[in-house]
Amino acid sequence: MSKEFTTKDVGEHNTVDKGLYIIVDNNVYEMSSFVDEHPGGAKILKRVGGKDASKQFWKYHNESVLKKYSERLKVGTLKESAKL
Ligand code: HEM
Repeated sequence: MSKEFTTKDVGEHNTVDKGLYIIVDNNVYEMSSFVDEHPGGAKILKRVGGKDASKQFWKYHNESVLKKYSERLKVGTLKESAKL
């Protein structure tokens, strides 16, 4: 079952130790298990921990990346009210 997060929940997960959440579009990904294997590097991912990284994501990747990694990394979606 998919969990729903507020932007506050996501913001509190901004380090690998606490869980490194990022938002891409309406979805929340937990990146801590992936930072060390990210082809774009760990540093860039750590910088966007806890934040909406949609703009950066779409600059460097396409839909196929999400298709490949969603099952492993996606932990839920943003709550409707959190998007306002
Ligand atoms: C769900 C989150 C993400 C996943 C699964 C992911 C995965 C990947 C993968 C597989 C690549 C290799 C290139 C490709 O296959 O397209 C890549 C490259 C890259 N990623 Fe990510 N990434 C994520 C988020 C991000 C974010 C948020 C940023 C920036 C803040 C970022 C920056 C980069 C950069 C700079 C590259 C290298 C592009 C290049 O060499 O041309 N990634 N990423």
